[in-house]
Amino acid sequence: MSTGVESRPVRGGLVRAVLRTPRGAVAVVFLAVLTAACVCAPLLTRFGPLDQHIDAVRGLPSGTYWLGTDVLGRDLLSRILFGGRSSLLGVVEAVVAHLLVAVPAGLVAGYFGGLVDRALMRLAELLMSIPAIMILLAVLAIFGNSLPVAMIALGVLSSGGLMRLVRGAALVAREELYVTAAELMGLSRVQVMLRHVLGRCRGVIIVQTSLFAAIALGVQTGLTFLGLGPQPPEPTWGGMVAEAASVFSQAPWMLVPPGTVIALTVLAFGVLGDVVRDATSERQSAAGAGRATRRAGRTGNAAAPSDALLSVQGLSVAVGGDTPLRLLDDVTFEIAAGEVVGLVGESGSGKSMTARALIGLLPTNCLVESGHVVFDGTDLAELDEAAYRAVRGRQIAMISQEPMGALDPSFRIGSLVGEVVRTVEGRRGRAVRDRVVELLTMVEIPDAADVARRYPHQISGGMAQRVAIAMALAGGPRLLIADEPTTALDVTVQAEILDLLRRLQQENGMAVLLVSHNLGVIADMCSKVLVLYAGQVVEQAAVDALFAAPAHPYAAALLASSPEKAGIGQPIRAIPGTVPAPEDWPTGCRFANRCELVEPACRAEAIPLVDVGADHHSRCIRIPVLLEQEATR
Ligand SMILES: Nc1ncnc2c1ncn2[C@@H]1O[C@H](COP(=O)(O)OP(=O)(O)OP(=O)(O)O)[C@@H](O)[C@H]1O
Repeated sequence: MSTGVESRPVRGGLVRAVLRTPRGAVAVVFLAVLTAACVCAPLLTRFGPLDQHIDAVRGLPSGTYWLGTDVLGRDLLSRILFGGRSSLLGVVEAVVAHLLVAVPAGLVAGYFGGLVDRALMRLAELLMSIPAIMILLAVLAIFGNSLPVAMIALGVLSSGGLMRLVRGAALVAREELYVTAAELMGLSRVQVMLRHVLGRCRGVIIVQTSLFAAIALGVQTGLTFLGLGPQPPEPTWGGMVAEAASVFSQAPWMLVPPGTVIALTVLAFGVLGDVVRDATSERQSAAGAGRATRRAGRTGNAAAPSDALLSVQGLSVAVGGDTPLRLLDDVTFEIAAGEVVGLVGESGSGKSMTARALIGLLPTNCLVESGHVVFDGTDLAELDEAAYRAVRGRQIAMISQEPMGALDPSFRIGSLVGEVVRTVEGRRGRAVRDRVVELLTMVEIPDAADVARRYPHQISGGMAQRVAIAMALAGGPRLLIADEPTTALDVTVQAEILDLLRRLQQENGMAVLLVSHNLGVIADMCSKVLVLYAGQVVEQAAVDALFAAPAHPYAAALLASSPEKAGIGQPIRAIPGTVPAPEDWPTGCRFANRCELVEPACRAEAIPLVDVGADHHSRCIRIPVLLEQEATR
């Protein structure tokens, strides 16, 4: 029994969508019948394309000559079908050359970015600025009127436009969560590019290829019309139009069959392109150049040795540019083997940025300014991309808040999990299928073999998160980063996923960094908690200690605003104001504008993180007042 683990993208979907529209169906059928008729021309025609019938010159359509004859009595149907062979072959040659140049170049430029992108885009601009027809005439002169060479040259010279479009689609695709997810599962960048990014560019490639085929046919016909390429009496569509044009006044019908076939073929390619464009919804947007894991000139001393599994020391992340803007500021914490640590804070406090910095997958425009991320004694910041990949998925895995977004919709669940199994465990064939079912069963998916055959859109959000967890656990990671794993799920499913995570954590003894804006979730799962505010750790403590006596007004406000604190029928308390944007961070305490206990000294200078005892740290100078206030509540 197949588990559907085979790599089988949803190609049928697009084909079906095109064939469902009358225009698309007519265009596809016309092109298919025409191609088949040209290929089978010797079987379909009663006369050869060069056979002359002196008794039937310039004949109109008849039972013998279905489309009539030309000035030498040659059968027009036969000449169209035999001539179509070179015309369609020329289109194929041009299209293949076009795709071979444009698609790899566009993919590489969009996905890798940086210098490669800039160089390839200059090449695209150069190609677009060259007058193709002049070059084609020169090519024909140099290569002895060889139409194949001319068509290949046309394909290459016209590739600039498609190159730019594919790059645009790849730029969008590389920001997709499932591309990031595939990267952090440890897939090589070439694998990710070919499997996940290329799939997203498919629509734009098919549309442009159809439109280019129409152009190539037009150019090919034009060249043969001018007498270039195959010479008479060889039949070509352009040559037939030229012959008909020279005797138009005596035999106007001669122009109709070749003219109609050319017009209909060009139209069919154009319509096909339009229908595919309607059927695919390619999102186009520009994004910055350069790929994640970029690092600025580092500051700070070498990482201090530590017994922790993960030790983050003085980590600062900034948005790149002439004057970098800090998003994370001097974040320091440790996670011991098997420990579950919570990272909590409101939206915009820097939780996701911290999580992404740990696995070296920052957004393209951000970079690590300073600090160290030491995992099991290795400073990850010192690793190159290949070495980092060996850590991602195998040592450190991540699940995100949008499980659906992390699953490429083009592949079956079995194929997606199988891809990770092949990459991180090196299994092949039947062993992959068995392991996929084992992993899906491990995350409590009933009838795992059946689910493996489904596409992501055919499963629920909760099940998608289970699949994402299965993929994350495939490599047996020692640290799992769970970035708000239940935020997008409804309440009952949230509890199930948390139970599952707790069970898997205990069974596998792995460490977990649980990112959440919900202190209830943190209290339920974690032994230690870090409170992040405006890019800084403002409090760090054992969960029990923080819940019993928060030592920072922000943590106290977060606790007070949790839904459980509100009585029945009472509104939930909200913290007034919002987290300041990085460009508005004040010199002193960043929470000052929202704090009930603020005094002038809070705003005067940066507040250090101080030890308030029993490994409890707080970035506040009003701790005694806060503790007194909390005690009287
Ligand atoms: N690609 C980016 N470019 C510039 N600024 C960014 C980028 N991504 C995030 N930021 C900024 O960095 C800060 C921290 O964002 P981050 O996404 O880490 O917050 P968060 O605590 O995870 O929020 P949420 O709970 O909404 O995910 C925010 O001010 C945010 O606007």
